[in-house]
Amino acid sequence: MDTIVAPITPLFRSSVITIRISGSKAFDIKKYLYVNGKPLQDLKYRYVYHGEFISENVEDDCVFYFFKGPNSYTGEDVVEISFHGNPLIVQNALQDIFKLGIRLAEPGEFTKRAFLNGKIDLVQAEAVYELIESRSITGIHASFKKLKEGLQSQLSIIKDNLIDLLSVVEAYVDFPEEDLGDYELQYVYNKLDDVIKNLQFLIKSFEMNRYNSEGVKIAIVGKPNVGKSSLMNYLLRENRVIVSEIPGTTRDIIEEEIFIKGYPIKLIDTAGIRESADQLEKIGIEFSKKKLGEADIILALFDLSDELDDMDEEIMKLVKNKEVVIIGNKVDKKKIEFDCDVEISVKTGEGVEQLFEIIEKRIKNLVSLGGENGMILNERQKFVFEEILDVIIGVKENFEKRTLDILAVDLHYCLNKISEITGEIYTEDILKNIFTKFCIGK
Ligand SMILES: Nc1nc2c(c(=O)[nH]1)N(C=O)[C@@H](CNc1ccc(C(=O)N[C@@H](CCC(=O)O)C(=O)O)cc1)CN2
Ligand SMILES: Nc1nc2c(ncn2[C@@H]2O[C@H](COP(=O)(O)OP(=O)(O)OP(=O)(O)O)[C@@H](O)[C@H]2O)c(=O)[nH]1
Ligand SMILES: [Mg+2]
Repeated sequence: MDTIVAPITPLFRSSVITIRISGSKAFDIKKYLYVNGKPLQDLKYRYVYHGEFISENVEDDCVFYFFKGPNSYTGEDVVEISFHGNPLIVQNALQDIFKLGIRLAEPGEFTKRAFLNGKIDLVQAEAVYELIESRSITGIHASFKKLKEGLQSQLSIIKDNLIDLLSVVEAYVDFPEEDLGDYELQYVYNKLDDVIKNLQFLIKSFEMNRYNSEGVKIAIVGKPNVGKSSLMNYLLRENRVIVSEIPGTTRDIIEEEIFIKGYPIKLIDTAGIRESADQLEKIGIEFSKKKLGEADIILALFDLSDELDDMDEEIMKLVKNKEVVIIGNKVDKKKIEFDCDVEISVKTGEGVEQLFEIIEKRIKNLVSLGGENGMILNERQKFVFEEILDVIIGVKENFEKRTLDILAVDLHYCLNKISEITGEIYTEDILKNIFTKFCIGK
């Protein structure tokens, strides 16, 4: 395996720039290192030296330290050297380091080696990347947890269940004259249900990625003229959207980003939903229904100053079974009694603080789904879990129809897939996909 080198801090004019060398030739760098004007002798590992780097093209005052493999980040011999933060110094030092037969590292190559040398598994390698890329502190906490613990505990629950199932199925395959009794059948079904639930829970945590990066999608829906755009403006604290007493004012979808109590939110105002002859308005209404389907949280508005009608009922039906806050607006002109989560008046501000609190609670509910357990899956992991889930659902559906030796094959397939997540089983393609996203030096 080649010995590799790369800056592990940005190569900008800055206070300090650090490089890392990893591999069997790493300690050859001693040739360029001096302490108290003398060549470095009796090298101590994990000990910080202050000395000089003197090569053909540069000399600099440096700090450096050595890790003896396998006790290093990569598992190989590692040296780190910090130079004064001028890219020219480091570029020239690198040129001289190349002369020792050491080459520039590819993006992610250090972490890839840490994986290949068994220092970390694939989930942890990905956690390193996610830790650097996270855009929110929840994301950072979760990535760190993943770096320290991996997904082992989650995976072993699923794995143990699959192995259990397999033992039942394989016992039957070995003794086909014995029938699977009701008891065994029930046992298998329960186990399958457990696995399905676990998988669904894990896959759901992937949504957290979106909550952290794009924000939680909150759509405001309701009949025309109930005050959707007024509420949008109120929440945005600016007159972003046109408000008028004419029903059908908003015909387009309007999206804005805000923070509610520190959470990134994508707030969506929609066209009022009603039966309309107007072609343009119809398109707007179709969009509203679509947005309603995509939203994480729905704010459904109803007008307390007017009798409810069929359209209101229709909207109730559309939002039923969704994460919805039922809001009675225009309480300042209240005419009807209506069972809702909160009564507000966008005009006077009455009840709006209470609405904020409800929204905050709902967001917390969503976000804590993954956050508290610290298991936010990334796209690759989600994808593998979805494949497993598909197979398991198939297994369940086909259990009575299929021969057990085929079920055994399916279960083995799932167990193999799980090994793909941690990297017990991997292909070059999987590694390439993961590590080329990394920055150089990581
Ligand atoms: N200067 C520097 N800072 C850094 C890193 C680094 O590589 N270099 N890291 C890189 O991302 C992170 C820290 N992660 C690290 C993980 C393992 C080892 C390491 O040497 N592990 C050995 C020894 C363990 C020990 O003795 O405590 C090992 O696991 O055997 C070092 C850093 C963040 N900060
Ligand atoms: N009295 C009172 N009037 C309100 C309140 N909220 C909004 N309105 C008025 O209701 C009318 C409709 O408000 P909009 O915000 O445009 O309603 P909308 O739901 O966006 O309507 P469309 O875009 O047509 O679907 C405007 O004249 C607002 O000033 C409220 O709390 N009390
Ligand atoms: Mg509107």
